[in-house]
Amino acid sequence: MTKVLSVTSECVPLVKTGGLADVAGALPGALAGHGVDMRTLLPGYRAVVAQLATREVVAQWDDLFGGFARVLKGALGDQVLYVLEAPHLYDRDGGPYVDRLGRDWPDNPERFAALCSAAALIANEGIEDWFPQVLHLHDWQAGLTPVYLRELGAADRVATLMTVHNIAFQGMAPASLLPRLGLPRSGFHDKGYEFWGSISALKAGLVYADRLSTVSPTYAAELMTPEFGAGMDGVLRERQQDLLGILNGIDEDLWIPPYDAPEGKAAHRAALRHELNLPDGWPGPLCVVVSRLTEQKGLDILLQALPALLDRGGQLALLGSGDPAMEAAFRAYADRHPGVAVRIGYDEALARRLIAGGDAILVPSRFEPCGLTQLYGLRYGTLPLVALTGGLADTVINASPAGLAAGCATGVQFQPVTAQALAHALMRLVSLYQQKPVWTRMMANAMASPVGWSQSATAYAALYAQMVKPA
Ligand SMILES: Nc1ncnc2c1ncn2[C@@H]1O[C@H](COP(=O)(O)OP(=O)(O)O[C@H]2O[C@H](CO)[C@@H](O)[C@H](O)[C@H]2O)[C@@H](O)[C@H]1O
Repeated sequence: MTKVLSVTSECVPLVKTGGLADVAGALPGALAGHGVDMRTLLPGYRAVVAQLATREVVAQWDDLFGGFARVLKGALGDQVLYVLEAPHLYDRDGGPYVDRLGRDWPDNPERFAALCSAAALIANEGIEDWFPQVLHLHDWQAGLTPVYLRELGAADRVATLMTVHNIAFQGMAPASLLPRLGLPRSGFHDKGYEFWGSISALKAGLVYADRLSTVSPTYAAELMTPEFGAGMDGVLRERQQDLLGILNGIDEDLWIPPYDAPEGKAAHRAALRHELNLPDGWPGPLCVVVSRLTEQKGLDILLQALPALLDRGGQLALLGSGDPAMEAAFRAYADRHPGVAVRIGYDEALARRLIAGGDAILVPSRFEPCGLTQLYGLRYGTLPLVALTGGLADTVINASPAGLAAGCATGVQFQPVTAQALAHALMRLVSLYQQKPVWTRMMANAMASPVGWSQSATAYAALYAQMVKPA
């Protein structure tokens, strides 16, 4: 058994702002059958501590970045969860990263440095007599861990894997925080954790972790280019040998379509139209979107391309939240178009009804490390229409002439990410929808696609095993 501590700032079912939570929540269970004993370390945000069934304390420190901290033991399915309780850092209303007005918590550098420090301490001291051999670090929030591990003199015993879920977030902090964060000045240079004069927690992870990964093979290659690397491409090119792309899966116990054949969808489509007041009897596909509304997701171009869908009898149902200007733009669009329904907010149950009832799911992202909603779409026979980028390129088989002739297409891909190319793709989608046998075949292909964790769990297990350092 390889002992792995997964260090994450969010985790389903306890706290989620995006796809990282799904992945962190699913990994331990997915790996259990692959010779990996994975435990998870998560910050004790107020809402997380409130969900713990018991308060068993398994470690404590008198001073972790300005206050006492304890590790509470919980459960994540059948696996062990460690919750880092540190009231001065986490016991407050609001989200994991922002306050109720959407502003970053000013002490975010300390809040996540504390998570990293606790991970390193656990690696060094063990916890409940359990000594992790590998620390699996997710995104910038866990990025400082390898530095603290070195400071403790434990880096030659415990291996670290840094996984990039989203390079857009880099964990920047002013250089003046070096002493406060306990970071040696000797690492503050361009081959260390200095990035344009500031500290970058992400860069610390990219430089000092033993191995690096991201969540799809295509994105691993893209990350090393200036276009996608967000300034980190140079660091990543230097570490090309250590960088691997392992696709995300979805938790097939949590995402179960309420039908097991394409014909089953009709009733759910009708119910969804009814729920959202979308008129019945339109000839085109009902397209859905479930997304954070940010620049990354490319939904601004969807607004421009929508006439190509609506004019051909298609409809759109969108669930999302994020950028206030984009929220307002979608609301206004829905007010003017009877074929468009928009729900602003975060709603897991509605997300499932949309994916079950929709004919197609749209993911026009400018970049997408892996993407999960297209995987849900595949599982539910809700054909993904996606930008040809990152994990979207790796998981969908385009309905190109070759894909159709081979009978293996599962969706539609387009590039470049422009309104024009998207409009063209929407027209292709409508035309496929009108060819019922072709569409039904694609639905069946999609529903049979391997979107679970099995392959990727094998890949992670092999990687961890390779990384273990001799005792
Ligand atoms: N309004 C809403 N209501 C309900 N549910 C909503 C919602 N908005 C989003 N979601 C859910 O949040 C998750 C989003 O995950 P994604 O992987 O698609 O993107 P995200 O950019 O968050 O993740 C980043 O990390 C993941 C994990 O590695 C990568 O797949 C991805 O490419 C990368 O950008 C999905 O489970 C989706 O259903």
